Amino acid sequence: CAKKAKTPKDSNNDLAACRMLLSELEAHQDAWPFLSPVRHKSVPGYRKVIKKPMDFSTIKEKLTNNLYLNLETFIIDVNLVFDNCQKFNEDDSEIGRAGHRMRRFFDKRWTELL
Ligand SMILES: Cc1ncccc1N[C@@H](C)c1cnc2ccsc2c1
Repeated sequence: CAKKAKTPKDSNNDLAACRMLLSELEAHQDAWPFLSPVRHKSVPGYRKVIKKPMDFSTIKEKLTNNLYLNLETFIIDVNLVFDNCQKFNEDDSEIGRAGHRMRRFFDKRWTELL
């Protein structure tokens, strides 16, 4: 079917949804490993293994600088946070479990927006 044209209103709605979703992620009790960039100097191997680091503060910065075209591009970056977490951390670890809980929470919230 023909793609719906994006109006400025749609973009503003997407932006408001991104801001709301991000503030909920930041407020989550399991957000602590993801609030700021992983300091690769204090996490051996991180820079080698994780090609595209991402964290909630960087997403907030990008949102503020209008670098997300729409909800989809925002969701891609949020999923990058969780994919990096799964790649580097054992599922059965503090950070690994936090990542799985945060991903489950996020998937539930954004699908409720559809
Ligand atoms: C998301 C992630 N993946 C792999 C390694 C680190 C991190 N998070 C950082 C903030 C971090 C960095 N250092 C520590 C020390 C104990 S928990 C924790 C969390």
